[in-house]
Amino acid sequence: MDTMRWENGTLVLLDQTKLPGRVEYIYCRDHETVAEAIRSLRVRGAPAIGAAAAYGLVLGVLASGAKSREQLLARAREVADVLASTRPTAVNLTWALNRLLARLEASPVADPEELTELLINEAHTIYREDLEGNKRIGQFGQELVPRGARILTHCNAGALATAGYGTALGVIRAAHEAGKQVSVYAGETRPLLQGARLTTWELLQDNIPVTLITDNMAAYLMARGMVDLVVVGADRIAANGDVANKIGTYGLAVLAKEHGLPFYVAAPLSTVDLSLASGKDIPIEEREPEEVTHLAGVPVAPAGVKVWNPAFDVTPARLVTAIITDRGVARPPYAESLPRLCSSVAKPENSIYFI
Ligand SMILES: CSC[C@@H](O)[C@@H](O)C(=O)COP(=O)(O)O
Repeated sequence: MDTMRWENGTLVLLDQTKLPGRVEYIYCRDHETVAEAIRSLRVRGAPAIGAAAAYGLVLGVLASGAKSREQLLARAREVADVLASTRPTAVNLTWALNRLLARLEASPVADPEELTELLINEAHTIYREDLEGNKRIGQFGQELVPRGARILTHCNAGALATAGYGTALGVIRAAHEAGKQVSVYAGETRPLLQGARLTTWELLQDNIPVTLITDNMAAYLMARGMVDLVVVGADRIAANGDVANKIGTYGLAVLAKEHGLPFYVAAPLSTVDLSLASGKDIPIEEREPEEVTHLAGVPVAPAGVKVWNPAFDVTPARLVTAIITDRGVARPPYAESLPRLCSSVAKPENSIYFI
């Protein structure tokens, strides 16, 4: 099942807000529809947001009918601003948009049609590289997974959150494919239940044993000795290894430390933001109160109650055992290992990376 596909000038997105009940697609023919889909989490997960935004930029440029290189560049920057404003935490969003803009700016081509073609190819490359990178994350990560491991994960860092295969779920998939007989506990992930709705759905399709728990069961699960390791994804990783991920991740990392369990983060290098020294500089999205006061549209709290709804938290690097990337496994001290991995990224002739 594809999270997204490009079909003759249309971005087709699997609407994740409808899962697991219904498999529905939305057909995006302009960048505003893509922006709405990102804002409302129809497409979500850091790498998937990045790839969708890249295609959104293409759609915005296609619709503009730009007659010159200058017009096209101006339009691309305008559309990139709209898309970049949709969600603040996942750095893959601006990473992908900047990569497309830089590709345009670096090209000597004057013809708008050729430039648009170049953008489409770059968006395809981002998509393809993410898929390939996740397979590598899976291979690197599965080596850290003991046979028969019982693995706790949070939110959804699976195929749905990426171009395919997944990051944290990529590690689990690769361990499963290696015949390691792993099993998974999926935290439901309040308030929007990405764990309950999406992670269990994905794993059941692959016949990977999964047990759903509510978020407040994780401590007791660990205290009972029912978990061997934790693996989660990331939305942004600062230069010192601090990790922003779905709200609740920090709590799991503290619990893992208390119970002597490894706490792994799996993410491509496009999620690493070396421009930020530490996690305190990562912008944390705060979302609408209704996500907390309502469950599937049904009120579960008194009308008008004050709500705080941060969508992410920051796990300090000292609680992270290792960061499994598409270029290898980073170990502490991350301030040394992460820049080393980032600078090892190959720079193919027709691709610009800025990490
Ligand atoms: C490979 S996805 C990594 C993260 O983006 C994921 O763990 C997460 O926190 C997603 O949050 P979401 O708000 O559903 O976009």
